[in-house]
Amino acid sequence: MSVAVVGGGAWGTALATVAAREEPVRLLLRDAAIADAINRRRENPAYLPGIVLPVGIEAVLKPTAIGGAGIVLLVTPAQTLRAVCRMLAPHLSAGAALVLCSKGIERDTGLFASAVVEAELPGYPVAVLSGPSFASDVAAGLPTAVTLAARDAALADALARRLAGPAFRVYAGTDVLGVEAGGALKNVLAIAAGASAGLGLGASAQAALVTRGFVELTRLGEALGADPRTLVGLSGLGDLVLTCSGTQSRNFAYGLALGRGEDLSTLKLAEGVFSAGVAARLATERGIEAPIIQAVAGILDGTLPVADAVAALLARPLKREF
Ligand SMILES: NC(=O)C1=CN([C@@H]2O[C@H](COP(=O)(O)OP(=O)(O)OC[C@H]3O[C@@H](n4cnc5c(N)ncnc54)[C@H](O)[C@@H]3O)[C@@H](O)[C@H]2O)C=CC1
Ligand SMILES: O=C(CO)COP(=O)(O)O
Repeated sequence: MSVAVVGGGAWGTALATVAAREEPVRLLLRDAAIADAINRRRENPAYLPGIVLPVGIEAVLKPTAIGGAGIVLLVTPAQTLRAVCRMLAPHLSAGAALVLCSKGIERDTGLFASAVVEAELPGYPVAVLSGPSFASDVAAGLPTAVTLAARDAALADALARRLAGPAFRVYAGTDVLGVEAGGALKNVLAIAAGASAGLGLGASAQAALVTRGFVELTRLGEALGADPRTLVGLSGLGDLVLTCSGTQSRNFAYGLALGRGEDLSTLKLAEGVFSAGVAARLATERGIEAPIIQAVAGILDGTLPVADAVAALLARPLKREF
């Protein structure tokens, strides 16, 4: 089935690179200069400089151009997903499978991507793809494994087979919410890990923060309806480990700059910045203890100085670990 990708940033371009190995892929983006560079020079200089893209990727600027696709990957930032659905609505083929690849929670509604898309584009089969996968690694053909979940197991299997590549392993599943929760929450925790590094708190503090952060991810994920097994899988624990491991992660890099008190205005997209407040709100509404997520939200909304956040976490009463 033919594949189209919506969003010509780092991740959209990387996924198009994998999908284009089998048959040509259309990549819908907004910037004419980038489209031209992809089509003429086989490079996305803004988002994946230096990586040679396959000839099978055709960059297009008009949504009508993705009309015939049977599989459409949506790869724009989470907060833009609703507007992107509205823009695509008149152009999608009936029955096209929509694969949601962004990692975030819609701020105004507290909804994950599948709920946003199902509301805006009712009737289209939906799947989510998430897991430990830096765009530059995937585009360079380095080994990567991700999860693809759809409520319809047969659809998940078919999409996983179509989107997998020789070094891009796609595991199929049916826990849509679990995959989305892992992908969104790990970004918030990566900001905390980066801030810890930026403050120079040391490797032991970092390990403790990531581990206790994972407890929060599982508590909140389960309260939202995730299967606990999904949360210890690629899209939960796997992506948390990757994203908390260094500055190749934009969320970690954001936290690092925050901890160092550096300028944040020039940094790349860090989805955790947009998801932290709404994740904290979801935890509060469900009575879930999530002090690290709450601390990140407080730091980002300006109500909690970074140093006070660390002091508050350390001053929490001692208790049983489990
Ligand atoms: N970069 C990575 O390694 C990975 C990223 N992701 C997720 O994929 C999503 C996209 O991330 P990246 O591609 O890395 O971001 P990016 O910042 O590299 O690119 C974002 C793309 O979305 C486009 N865009 C922004 N607003 C738009 C709008 N309103 N309508 C249409 N297009 C719009 C931009 O023009 C750009 O092409 C994020 O949710 C991210 O968490 C997931 C896995 C890996
Ligand atoms: O989701 C990612 C890797 O799986 C990318 O992480 P960053 O957005 O933090 O760079």
